[in-house]
Amino acid sequence: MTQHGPLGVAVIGTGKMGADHVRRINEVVSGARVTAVVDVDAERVKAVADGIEGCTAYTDPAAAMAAADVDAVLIASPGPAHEAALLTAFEHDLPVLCEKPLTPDAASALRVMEAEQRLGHRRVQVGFMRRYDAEYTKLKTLLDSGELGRTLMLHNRHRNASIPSGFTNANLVNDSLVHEMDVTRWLLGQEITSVTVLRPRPSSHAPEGLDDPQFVVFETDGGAVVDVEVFLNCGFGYQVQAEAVCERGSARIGDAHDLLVNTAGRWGGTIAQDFVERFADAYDREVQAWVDATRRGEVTGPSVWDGYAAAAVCEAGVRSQSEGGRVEVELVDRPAFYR
Ligand SMILES: NC(=O)c1ccc[n+]([C@@H]2O[C@H](COP(=O)([O-])OP(=O)(O)OC[C@H]3O[C@@H](n4cnc5c(N)ncnc54)[C@H](O)[C@@H]3O)[C@@H](O)[C@H]2O)c1
Ligand SMILES: O[C@H]1[C@H](O)[C@@H](O)[C@H](O)[C@@H](O)[C@H]1O
Repeated sequence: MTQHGPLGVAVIGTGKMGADHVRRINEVVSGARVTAVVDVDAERVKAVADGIEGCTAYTDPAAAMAAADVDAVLIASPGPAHEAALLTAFEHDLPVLCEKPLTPDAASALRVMEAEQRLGHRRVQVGFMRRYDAEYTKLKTLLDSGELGRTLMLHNRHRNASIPSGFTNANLVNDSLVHEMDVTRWLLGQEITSVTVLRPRPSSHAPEGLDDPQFVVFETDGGAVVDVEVFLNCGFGYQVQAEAVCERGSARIGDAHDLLVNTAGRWGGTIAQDFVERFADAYDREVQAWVDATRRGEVTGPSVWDGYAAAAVCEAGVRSQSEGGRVEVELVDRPAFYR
C-alpha cells in the first residue's frame, strides 16, 4: 500500500550508527521522520529524543513498535539483539531496515528467514550499505557489462584505524568481514563455498583477545578465489579497497585520491578516519532507497536471504579461526520466495 504522508520511523539502538541514522532521517532523507527512538540505555535515548519534535523515547522495542505513529523500523542495536527486534516487527507487519549483520549466526538467521516467509511477503532490507556506494556500484556495473570477461579473483582490504575495546575474533568475522562476504556474493553473483582464515603474527597494537590482522580466502561456486585482509587497528585510517582481476583486465576501487596535493617535496591526499566518513553517501542512498521503496509499498535491496547467506559464511569463518584450515560453508537451498 502506498504511504502518502512522511513515514514514521522507530530507530532501535541509538549508539554510533543509530544516532547517525536518526540525524540522516531527520536532516538528509526526504519522506520520513523519526517518531520513536529506543535504547536499553534510558539516559542516552532520552537525550536523543529530547532534540527531536514529536519523537518519543522508549527502552522497550516492543512498546515502540506498537505505537500508532510508527510505520517502519530501523534496527541499529548490536547484532545479537536483531533477531528479537525483527520477530517483533513481523508481529506488527512493519517494514524494517536492519543494520548488518542480520543476526550473528546462521541458525538465528534461518529462524528470521522462516518467520518472514510465514508472513507471506518480504519485509526486510539488510544494511549492506556498500551496495549503495558510488565506487562499488561502478565496479558492479563494469563487471556485469562483461567488458573485462569473467572475474577470476577479487583482492580486498578492510582496514579500520581502530575498533572499540572488547572486539573479539568472532566480531572480526561477524561485524567486519561480513561486508566482504556480501560484496563478494553481490559483485560476482556467486555463493561462497569455503572460508580459510590465516593469521600472521599479530601487530604489537593488537588488543587483548583479538588477532589483528587476519587474512581470509573465500572460494566460490563459480570458481573465483577471493582474498581479504582485515586489519582493525591499522592506526592510520579507514581504508576499504577492492580489485577485481578479470580475463581481459582488472578494476580497482577505494584509493580515494580525489584530491592529490603536491607540496614541500611530498605528494598525497588524506584518508578517511572511519566508516561514517567513508560511507556517508552510501548510508544516505541506502536509507533514502529504503524510505522510497517502503512508501511505495515495496521491499528492495539486500534481502533476508542475503543476510542468512552471509551468516552461514560467517559461521564457517569463525570455525576456521578456531579449528584452522579450510571450512566449507553449509547453506540451505535458496527458497523460491527470495529468487
Ligand atoms: N553498516 C555499517 O557500516 C555499520 C557501521 C557500524 C555499525 N553497524 C551496525 O550497527 C549496529 C549498531 O552498531 P553501533 O556501532 O552503533 O553500536 P553501539 O554500541 O555504538 O550502539 C548500540 C546501541 O544499542 C543499544 N542497545 C543494546 N541492546 C539493545 C536492545 N536490545 N534494544 C535496544 N537498544 C539496544 C546500546 O545501548 C547502544 O546505545 C550493529 O549491528 C553494527 O554491526 C553497521
Ligand atoms: O561495525 C563496523 C562497520 O560495519 C564498519 O563498516 C566496519 O568497517 C567495521 O569493521 C565494523 O566494526
